[in-house]
Amino acid sequence: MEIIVLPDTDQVARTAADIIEERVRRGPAVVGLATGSTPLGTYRELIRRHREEGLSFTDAHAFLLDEYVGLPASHPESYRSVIRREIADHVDFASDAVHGLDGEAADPAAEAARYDASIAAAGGIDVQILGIGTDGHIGFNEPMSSLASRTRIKTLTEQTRRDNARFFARPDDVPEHVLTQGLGTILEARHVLLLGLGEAKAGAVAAAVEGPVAALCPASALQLHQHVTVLIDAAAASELEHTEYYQYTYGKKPAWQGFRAARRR
Ligand SMILES: N[C@@H]1[C@@H](O)[C@H](O)[C@@H](COP(=O)(O)O)O[C@@H]1O
Repeated sequence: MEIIVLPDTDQVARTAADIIEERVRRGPAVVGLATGSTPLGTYRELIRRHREEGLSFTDAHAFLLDEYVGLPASHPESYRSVIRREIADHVDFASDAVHGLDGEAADPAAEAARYDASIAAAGGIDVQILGIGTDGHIGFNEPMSSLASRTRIKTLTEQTRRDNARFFARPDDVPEHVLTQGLGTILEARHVLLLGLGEAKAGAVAAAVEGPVAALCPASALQLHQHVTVLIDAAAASELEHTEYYQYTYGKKPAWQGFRAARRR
């Protein structure tokens, strides 16, 4: 794992965009897109580069990571709508090149199998963007998800439903079930970019990076992957202990290290 600590959210967004841009410019690319607030800066930066610097997605395909069960694609909070709104509508993907899961499929298991097959048919994912949940989930693989899981239906924990309630009119409107790429599916991407922003993610980032590989922290499965880049801001890095192994892109002794030492006393 390559762990890069950047001073702020803008630098995380720019560095993630650099990695995606490099792959997209190299030739037909398959990009894995995540929802949530964390990748929004990256998407804004990619849109800017598309408009101002000629970055084109015409030869690229995109696959979404997950979807709520029961929401039609047209619902503003379906992940297909979110991805259209936050990136796809603002760049030049071909009309059939952005793939998502159908949360209304009558047979969710068949839909999940279809999705895994369509990722494979596209040649697999070249660069997968991931955020991380406060409980260490990636995609919607909640704690205790099989580290070998494939795309499938899952039940959300109350914690995740609370975390995501801000996107819905009422907390009870957050669907209880989701379809998500499995941990095994995610591990097949050739390059995984895990993004973490803010202090609320510091515990999950530390467990994912420094904890044991355990279903209790699904993101820890990434330790088994051969090409993971973790891009985090200083706040999300604040609970990491083994700072000698990480790359800091700013000052010698960031302020939060003092904070961490003070808290230990
Ligand atoms: N399914 C998504 C995840 O893909 C995302 O990583 C997580 C964190 O979201 P945020 O980036 O808003 O903190 O939220 C949801 O649960």
